Amino acid sequence: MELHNKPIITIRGLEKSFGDKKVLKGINLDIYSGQIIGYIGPNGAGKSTTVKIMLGLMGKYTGEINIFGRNISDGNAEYKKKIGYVPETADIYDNLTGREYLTFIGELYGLDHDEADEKAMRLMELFGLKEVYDSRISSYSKGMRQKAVIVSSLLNNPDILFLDEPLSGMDANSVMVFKEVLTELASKGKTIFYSSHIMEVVEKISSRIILINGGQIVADGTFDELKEKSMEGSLEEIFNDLTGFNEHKDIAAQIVSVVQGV
Ligand SMILES: Nc1ncnc2c1ncn2[C@@H]1O[C@H](COP(=O)(O)OP(=O)(O)OP(=O)(O)O)[C@@H](O)[C@H]1O
Repeated sequence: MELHNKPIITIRGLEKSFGDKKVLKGINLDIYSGQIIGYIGPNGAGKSTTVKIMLGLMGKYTGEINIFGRNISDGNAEYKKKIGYVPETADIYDNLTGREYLTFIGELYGLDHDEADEKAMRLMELFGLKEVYDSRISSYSKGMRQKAVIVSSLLNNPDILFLDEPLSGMDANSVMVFKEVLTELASKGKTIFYSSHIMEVVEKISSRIILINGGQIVADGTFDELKEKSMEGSLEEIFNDLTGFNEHKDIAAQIVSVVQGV
């Protein structure tokens, strides 16, 4: 759903190299408010690199990126106040309690302490973590940590949310809640940039799916449009088809044979 005519993110001719290796080979994208973008691709395709560049975490690229109508390389980091980020593996401050960590992040975003504390506490409670709000993060399970990171990314009521494999370790009930949260946020005009390898979830929640392979966009459309293009039924099959992969049985057989030493 496009709530505004002007894109909230535009990417033009984005290229990025590490040494001699070109990992992004000309990405062009217009992303609109209210879209849930499923950004998918094989390992090493360039997904995290794209996201890190948009977040201003990685420089030395060519091309142009505008977020909220401003070129992100203009030296003004104001746009970061209106974005949230859930990284694939978050270093979260183990020795802090949930309350300390989340109020700290809230304050970094410009909330005052009590406002951050109140919001964090309510969100933690809704994610089932009220009891551990004052416990050290080092005692949290993997899924509990992930939920705390998700809470931290939502404290500033972001207009754009970048999520890199956000569901890791989360149980089925929590996943159901979070998927619903994303759909609700998108319906309120928030933009979600969702990168994951869990095809069932991407298929279900994305209003637009972008498949990147070898640093280039090889498909961009709704799930139904991609289905039509590749003549396959599930997103997993479309993914295999559009990335030219049909050897899973053969590779699996070879792995088993190596394991068995035959
Ligand atoms: N800091 C770096 N230095 C050198 N090469 C890098 C660096 N970061 C990424 N790369 C390379 O860039 C390519 C794209 O990596 P990227 O992390 O963007 O892939 P990805 O699509 O997110 O993969 P995955 O699904 O495994 O997370 C890979 O070949 C990777 O080795």
